[in-house]
Amino acid sequence: MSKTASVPDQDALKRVGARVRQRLESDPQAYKVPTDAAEIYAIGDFLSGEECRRLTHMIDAVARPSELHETAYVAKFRTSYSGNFDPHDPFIKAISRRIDDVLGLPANVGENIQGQRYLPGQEFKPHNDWFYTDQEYWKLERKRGGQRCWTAMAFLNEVEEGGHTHFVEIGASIEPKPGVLLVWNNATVEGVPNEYTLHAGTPVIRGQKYVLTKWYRTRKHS
Ligand SMILES: O=C(O)CCC(=O)C(=O)O
Ligand SMILES: [Fe+2]
Repeated sequence: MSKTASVPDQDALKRVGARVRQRLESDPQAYKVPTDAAEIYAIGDFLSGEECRRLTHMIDAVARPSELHETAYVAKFRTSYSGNFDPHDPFIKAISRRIDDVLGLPANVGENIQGQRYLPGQEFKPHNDWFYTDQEYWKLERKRGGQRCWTAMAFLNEVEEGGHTHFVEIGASIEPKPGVLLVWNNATVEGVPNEYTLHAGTPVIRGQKYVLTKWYRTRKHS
């Protein structure tokens, strides 16, 4: 992208990036994945075993084929079962606030937490979490919070084989470990959507994989 082209929400992406970076850099629990291409951090023991189990049961209760309640755009990449948790559930609210707190972001820029369950053979093909601002859907997303800045994702169970989170451009493959929260900045330090954040949920080979995801916007999300 040329320097003169206007990047929607660039200033906000830059500002939020700096704010969260500062927060994570002073968090002794946050381990930075060693790469210069993107800001990716893992936080171990973010959720207890009991919390993970409770969340997997909740996902079982709400999971449906992803395409039933997602845009065709996302459904093309994801074969797992997904479900929105009840955002008013006190347990979900508490988890959600704890994620906000790790990043140091206000609750009103966060999307609702989503749960995901992958059975053997299911995957999330390589994709970026940030929005392509030349696509039709951007007209709506621009008005309801704008570009996505950070992603938070928690692994909820042990997967027998497969189901890694693979940053394909960077060559970092993160093995699912229950209770670990993975967070990354979808933009560069300059506030431009970062192509190197391309990532996949690789196919589960044996067992099942449960995760939760929370995406953050640059502006108040509605
Ligand atoms: O399941 C994974 O490892 C990746 C999930 C993901 O990329 C997402 O929910 O945006
Ligand atoms: Fe993703």
